[in-house]
Amino acid sequence: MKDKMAVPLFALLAVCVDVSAVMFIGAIQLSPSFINNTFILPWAGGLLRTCLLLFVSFTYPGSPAWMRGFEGVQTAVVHGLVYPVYISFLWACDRPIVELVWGWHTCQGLLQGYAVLALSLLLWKRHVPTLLPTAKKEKTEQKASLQRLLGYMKPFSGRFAAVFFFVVISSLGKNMCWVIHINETLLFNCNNISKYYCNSKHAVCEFVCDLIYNITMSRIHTSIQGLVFQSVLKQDIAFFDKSSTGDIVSRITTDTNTMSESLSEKLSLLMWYFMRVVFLLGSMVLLSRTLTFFTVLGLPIIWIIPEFSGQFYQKLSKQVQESLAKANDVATETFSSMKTVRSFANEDGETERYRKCLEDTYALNKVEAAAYAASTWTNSMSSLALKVSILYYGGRLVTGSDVSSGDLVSFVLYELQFTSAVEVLMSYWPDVKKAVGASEKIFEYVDRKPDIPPNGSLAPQTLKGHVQFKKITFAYPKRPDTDVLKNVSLELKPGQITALVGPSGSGKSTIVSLLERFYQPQSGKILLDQTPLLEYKDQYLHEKISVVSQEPVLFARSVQENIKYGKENASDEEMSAAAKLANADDFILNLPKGYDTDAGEKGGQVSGGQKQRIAIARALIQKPQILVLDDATSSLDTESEHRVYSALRKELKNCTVLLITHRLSGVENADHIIFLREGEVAEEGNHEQLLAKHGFYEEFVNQQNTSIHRNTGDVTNSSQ
Ligand SMILES: Nc1ncnc2c1ncn2[C@@H]1O[C@H](COP(=O)(O)OP(=O)(O)OP(=O)(O)O)[C@@H](O)[C@H]1O
Repeated sequence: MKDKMAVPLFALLAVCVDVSAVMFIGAIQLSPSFINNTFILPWAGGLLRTCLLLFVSFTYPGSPAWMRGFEGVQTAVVHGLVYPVYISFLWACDRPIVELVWGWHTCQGLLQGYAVLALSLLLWKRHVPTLLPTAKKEKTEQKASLQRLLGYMKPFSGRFAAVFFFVVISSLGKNMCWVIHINETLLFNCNNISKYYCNSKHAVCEFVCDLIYNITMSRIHTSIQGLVFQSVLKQDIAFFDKSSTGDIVSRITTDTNTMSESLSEKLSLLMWYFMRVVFLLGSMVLLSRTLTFFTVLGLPIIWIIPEFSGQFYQKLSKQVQESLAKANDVATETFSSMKTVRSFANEDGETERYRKCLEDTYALNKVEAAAYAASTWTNSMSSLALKVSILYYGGRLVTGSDVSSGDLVSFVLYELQFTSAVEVLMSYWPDVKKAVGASEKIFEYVDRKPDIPPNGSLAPQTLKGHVQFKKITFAYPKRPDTDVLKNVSLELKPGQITALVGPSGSGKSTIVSLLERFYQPQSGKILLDQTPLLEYKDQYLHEKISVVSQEPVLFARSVQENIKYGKENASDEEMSAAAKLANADDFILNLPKGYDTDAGEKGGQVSGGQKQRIAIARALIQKPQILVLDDATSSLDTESEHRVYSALRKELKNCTVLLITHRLSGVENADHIIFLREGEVAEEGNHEQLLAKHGFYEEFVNQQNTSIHRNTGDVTNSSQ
């Protein structure tokens, strides 16, 4: 009951306080010698009413919650200031205000004020919530993106101040030239030479201004592009599993280009036209306040349409960008797998896939074009309506002798310039919104926090390279329900070669990914020299652990640059020593330009086996403490493989070597063998111990031997 009465009691209290305040102000106004300025009392009274209502709302315990928030402040402001604003508005239009100035605190005035407040509250509650929920989140996002964009401009605030200075000077000068020209035209005294002289001075200012502006904007563009690139590189490996290359490339190139194009070209024009609008407005005010006021009143009508179309464009621009990224993705994938495409003669299939993506973009572009045409048409129609109503209203003012016919003609000429400048502003506004839309997508990457634990701080001088996996369970982020490793415990000892074998898909490479800290296990611990792997510095870890993967990727650079990748300061002697260890030196020297031969994109200009040997040399030049060879010799012939392993055995005596292979030749001589099956350690020991168990390993050895015999049999048969 008490709660039910709280709100009516609050309303009663608020009304009592308000009525007392109004009566108090009324009494002051009626005392003859007090203040006789027309505006001071209405404004002071309005502010007092606002403050009192706010005071009651925030201090009375039963006031509704909304009255203590932003909505309450708005209500108090409307309630208190509706009269002073209305009185000032009438005064600006040269309308009689005496009655209102003396009558606003009467009973009738008070009731009118409450009616306006109730009506505005009703409209606010009725319409705004339907507009807000969808728009609110987007609006805050847009605002945040805009603030971010402005943040990138901040370091160049000096340059922007210079640009602003030139814009003001040039626009002011231009406006003056134009006013002189209009007057001369009206007086039939047009002097083209003076007009040319007048304008040429400002053209210099314009040139300097555009130069500074464009140089600064391209600087900002490159820095944003660099930032996005850097942010992408910092992401976790799971991010790259999820995002396609085309999408990433598209954000770095297309999206930043769209954004900077809109910002540099269109924003600069907006600036110029905005200044023009300001100066023209000044000239119009000097001619007739009433007509200017009337013109400004009509502006929201021509503002609303571009505002809505701008929001529409922003959404559309995001969709266009996404669809372009898809098309990019198809193109990147096709070109990077050109040999596979050609060997399956699937050029037409890929073309069709690309065409479909482009068609989606085209469909969106069509909507964009239609929206653009519609908004341009509505813009010009609404500004035409404004011009016609000004002429009509101006005509009435001339009839009533409020404005002279000469002033009306000049005003109309100014107004024509003014509305066309406003029209240009409106037509470029969607482009700026488009830039904000594009920037939102860019900032999604910049803001993405990589899902990796913070970098550790350990970087000890010496590292033994003793690795322990303790009860590791792991599922890939993309397939969180499938455990790839289940309670795996294993040990890699320094100075030993540990071989990891098992059927395809049993989780061997996953163990390497965890060792490289690409992913984090869901449970269990990985220790390096008895210390959790997470405590080591990322760079240190990758210097100490070298991995040669199943499909090593070479860069489209020389063989030399590929071997020295990640250790650019290595000497040529170190490079050739690493190449000799990898049994690569001989074939490299036989290449057309030796170590300077280009390896081609993804190593496409060398054979599979050569690629693997270059990759092994690249790993060895780092002088790693832990070397992982993940099926790294699968493309080598048995002789070359044997040579590589013997060299490694001789040279890497203290190193921890993890060997993942499907070939028996590499496994037999390993110090320790771990057999992995369906994500679990099934057996471990050395070759002899495991054979004695007659288990999975023996089966693996038998399979290998059978396949060797089958192969030799095939060869013998074919030679017969
Ligand atoms: N990035 C990934 N996202 C989701 N699942 C993955 C990912 N990489 C591998 N897998 C899955 O994890 C399982 C183990 O893969 P892994 O590459 O470790 O096997 P492997 O033993 O090295 O196989 P192979 O001998 O064929 O190289 C497989 O079922 C594979 O499909």
